[in-house]
Amino acid sequence: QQTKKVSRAYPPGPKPLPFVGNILDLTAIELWMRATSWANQFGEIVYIHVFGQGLVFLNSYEVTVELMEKRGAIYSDKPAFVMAGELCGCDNMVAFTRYGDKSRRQRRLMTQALNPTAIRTYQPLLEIETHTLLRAIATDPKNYLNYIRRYAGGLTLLVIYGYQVKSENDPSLALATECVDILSNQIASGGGIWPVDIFPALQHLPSWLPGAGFKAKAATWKAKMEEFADKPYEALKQRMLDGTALSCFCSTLLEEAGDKIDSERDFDIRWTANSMYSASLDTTITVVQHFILTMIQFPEMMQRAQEEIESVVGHGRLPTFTDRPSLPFVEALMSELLRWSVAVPLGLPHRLMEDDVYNGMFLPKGTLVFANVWKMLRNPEVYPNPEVFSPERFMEDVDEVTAKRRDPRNYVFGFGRRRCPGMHLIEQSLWIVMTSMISSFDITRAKDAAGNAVEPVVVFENAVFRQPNPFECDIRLRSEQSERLVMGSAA
Ligand code: HEM
Repeated sequence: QQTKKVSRAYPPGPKPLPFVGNILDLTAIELWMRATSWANQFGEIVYIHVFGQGLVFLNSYEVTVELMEKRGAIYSDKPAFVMAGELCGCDNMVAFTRYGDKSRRQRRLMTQALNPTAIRTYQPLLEIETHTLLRAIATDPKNYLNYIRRYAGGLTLLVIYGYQVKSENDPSLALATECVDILSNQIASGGGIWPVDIFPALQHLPSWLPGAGFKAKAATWKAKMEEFADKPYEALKQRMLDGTALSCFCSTLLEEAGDKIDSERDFDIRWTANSMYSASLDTTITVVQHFILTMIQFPEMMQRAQEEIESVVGHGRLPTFTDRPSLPFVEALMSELLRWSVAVPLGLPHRLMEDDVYNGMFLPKGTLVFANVWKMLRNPEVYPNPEVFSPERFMEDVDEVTAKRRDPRNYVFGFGRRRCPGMHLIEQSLWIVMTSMISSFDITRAKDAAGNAVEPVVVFENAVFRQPNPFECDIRLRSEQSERLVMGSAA
């Protein structure tokens, strides 16, 4: 306590301007790259502020584990954003929920749905959904991205709401895509800090005043977010009344609660379901897009994986989860893909609940804390030649401590008490999609009219996810045998 009062030396960082602070240093595009250049200049912990609101970037695994995990009791809160939370109605979503009883209740529900044992029971479903994805891509490869979106959303809609998506134009999917885009590219863009978060009194301005346009935007977005949470949930309740509901996460919990369900339980199920649905979409799409990109960029890796799969699976069937232990190169490829892609490069911000001191540096209560996962996964001491895509690095024989330190899963899903609850689902769903696509398709650069290979244009514009903008590629079935297997796989 004594030290906390005495030390007032903030961690280093780029020099702020008077009053406005580092507002000009922030960017909505690839903020992780800027944060990494600060890390290279200032070290493992960097502090900036915007109108006095502190933002800290943790750039090494050691400092992140020390603060976000060991001191998790005070580093697990979420920012009380006026714009995102109150005005846009996102404060009910798990990723925005303040640390306390509500967040603990919601996380308990998610663990029930997404723990490793529960996920194993979804494996048959994952295989069926993957076969649907393969057939759709084989039939219409140019629109592969729509089918990946349908796969990512369809999976959670089925598991969470017992809802079967029939086409890539499904209205539930379209609503989710629109809402997730608003969330990451509008509401949470640039760290999610709006002028009204710094000056909460602005929310009382009349909407017609110049500068108060954010209020109209917030009202529209809030209505969308409520529709996003309510529609699939209410539709499921109706199917339960009609006796046509498929068993799923929500129906199991609603049946358990029966007629005695109180408003708190109803609220928790509704918003937890919505959070799992919304959090699974862009993350899954992002890693599958990166998978396709790496197959284009490193064809020798795809070929090696194809050979390994052929030697284990043969030519007469598609891969299944039972093949996983026999495919060590595919396993290493998946680890390197997770390291390479870094779907959420700065994680999601946590809010420090009390003043704290780390190595003599003062961190004030209310600071927003970002884990710079991008930087950590390019640490040359842990990953020699980090700029080289090398699955082999995960095949080396190393001791347990080194293996744990290298495993990208210990970084990409965040840290501490708010760590991603969807990681076990991704562990399975990404593996089966990757392995099945490698086994069935050749994925290469798109060709222009003259038949020349076209280099994919890779641009990252999403503020939160390292999601490439849509790019062209050529995906085709490898052989007549693959065609028979894919087109004949159970519908
Ligand atoms: C490759 C895929 C994914 C990646 C890289 C990823 C990454 C992350 C990260 C970095 C966080 C922030 C953790 C923190 O605050 O420290 C997070 C939170 C979250 N993720 Fe994921 N995620 C993925 C897939 C999923 C899936 C499939 C689901 C659901 C089915 C999901 C549900 C959530 C939820 C609900 C949260 C908020 C947790 C909380 O604030 O307590 N994620 N994820």
